[in-house]
Amino acid sequence: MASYVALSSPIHCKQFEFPSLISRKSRSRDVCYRPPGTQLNILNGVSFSLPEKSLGLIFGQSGSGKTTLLQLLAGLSKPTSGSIYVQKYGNDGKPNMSPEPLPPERVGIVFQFPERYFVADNVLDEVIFGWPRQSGELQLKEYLALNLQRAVNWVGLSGISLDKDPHSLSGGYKRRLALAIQLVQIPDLLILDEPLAGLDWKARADVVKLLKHLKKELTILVVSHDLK
Ligand SMILES: Nc1ncnc2c1ncn2[C@@H]1O[C@H](COP(=O)(O)OP(=O)(O)OP(=O)(O)O)[C@@H](O)[C@H]1O
Repeated sequence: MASYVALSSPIHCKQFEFPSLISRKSRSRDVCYRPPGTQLNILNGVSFSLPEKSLGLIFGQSGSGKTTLLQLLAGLSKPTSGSIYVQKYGNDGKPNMSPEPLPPERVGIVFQFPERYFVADNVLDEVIFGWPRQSGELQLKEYLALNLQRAVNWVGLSGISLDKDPHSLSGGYKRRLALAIQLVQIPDLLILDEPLAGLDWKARADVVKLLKHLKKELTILVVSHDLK
């Protein structure tokens, strides 16, 4: 089984803990990216695969192209060449259908310092801000109640009042909230850009513990400039 590969690029891709039976894999194959109007590739032949319900880590020095890769995975820009796709596997471990593109709407992304982008004055509004409206108010309310509760429980925010001002939360809780916002719709792939940046040691330990817990349920890719 391929574990990780990084080709012709200063970016390193690493996976932790493989499930014994893989049903889906997110893959990037020979991805190259050259910004429009420029001569040089930022990414050259980056390939890796990430099994469902696992945590992968992409690390590289500043300027190595991590943010560029993250934007490609989130569908915010398109590879110049290569592909990003999901491969499904049967119980026998063999691919059971053709690879499918990774739909951008199924990718959740938490950017660096997400708390800087909080817009609401209470936790509830922050979580539901920007949700796609469904037909019928009742449907929307049911959807909200169910998914919101699950997301809040997942990240350990259930003890926090939904009326609380997000800006008044501690650093670690602000990161939990940023995660809850993405988890409401259960993304196929959750990407976290430098999730520990700017946190004190205690908040870092909390977020690491939370990610260990979440990877049992979700496919997570962490992008970082170091491994500490
Ligand atoms: N649109 C663009 N046009 C030209 N060069 C670009 C463009 N976008 C990014 N770059 C360059 O590509 C390189 C990789 O950028 P990127 O932001 O992906 O790196 P990074 O690894 O995320 O860096 P950091 O850790 O500092 O955020 C940098 O040298 C950057 O200046």
